[in-house]
Amino acid sequence: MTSATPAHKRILLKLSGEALMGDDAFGINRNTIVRMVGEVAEVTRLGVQVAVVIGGGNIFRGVAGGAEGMDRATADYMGMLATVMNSLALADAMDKQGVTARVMSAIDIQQVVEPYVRPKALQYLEEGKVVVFAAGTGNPFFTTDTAAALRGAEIGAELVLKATKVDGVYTADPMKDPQATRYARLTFDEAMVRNLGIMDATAFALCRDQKLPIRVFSILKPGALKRVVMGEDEGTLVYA
Ligand SMILES: Nc1ncnc2c1ncn2[C@@H]1O[C@H](COP(=O)(O)OP(=O)(O)OP(=O)(O)O)[C@@H](O)[C@H]1O
Ligand SMILES: O=c1ccn([C@@H]2O[C@H](COP(=O)(O)O)[C@@H](O)[C@H]2O)c(=O)[nH]1
Repeated sequence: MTSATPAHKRILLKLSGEALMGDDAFGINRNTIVRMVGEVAEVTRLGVQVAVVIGGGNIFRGVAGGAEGMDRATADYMGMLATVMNSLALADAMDKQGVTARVMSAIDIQQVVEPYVRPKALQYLEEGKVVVFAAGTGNPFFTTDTAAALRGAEIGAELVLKATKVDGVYTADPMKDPQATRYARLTFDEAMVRNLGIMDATAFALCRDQKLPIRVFSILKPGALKRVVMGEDEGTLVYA
């Protein structure tokens, strides 16, 4: 019997908030979160250290219709709080599946979750706990993709995994353009020059400067997360 070794020791997994809705119109679909957490649990059992950043698109986005007419910074703080809700739900679902998780928030809400303290996060990872980084970067005008790049660099992750609803980076948004084709790999500069909307330019630039590769793949595809962790060709690799 062969026992395959993961290709990565420590990863930063960016989970799409929007994907948490499943087929619902809003919020957190129970079956979906249980399934997603099952995939994360499988990877932790391989001995991979996993840190997670989750988006808030299933609840509130500062730039979405629901925020129209609002002060942008206030709306963004609401978006960050949405990611705290998702983080709590995620950690709870992990707990139910026997995975120990710790939520750390970039904004101070100590009655609810502990604050982000880098050495503490590193300690948790070494102990095999999953760390869920909540509230994005803690600053308005940013996104959780940028938070993923930032935290990924801070914790020395070998790879940022963007787990989203599409199975990679396309020449155009595949949800809008059926002619779009998927890249197997491309550089950060190519992604930025072509203005590919899969991630914001701040996240790309930070990863490029830190030489931190990103793999974009579909969280809706069963087993895809494990395949990425095992170093198999899945989704799109964006590299420096
Ligand atoms: N060039 C592209 N290639 C692939 N997807 C693209 C591209 N341009 C835009 N997209 C869109 O980007 C979306 C993913 O990015 P987005 O940040 O909006 O969502 P997310 O990260 O999955 O959600 P959330 O903000 O809730 O975490 C895809 O669902 C896809 O429709
Ligand atoms: O660093 C950050 C991260 C997020 N926000 C706000 O939260 C929402 C939800 O995050 P998504 O990345 O879109 O899922 C985002 O629209 C911002 O309003 C933020 O302000 N700063």
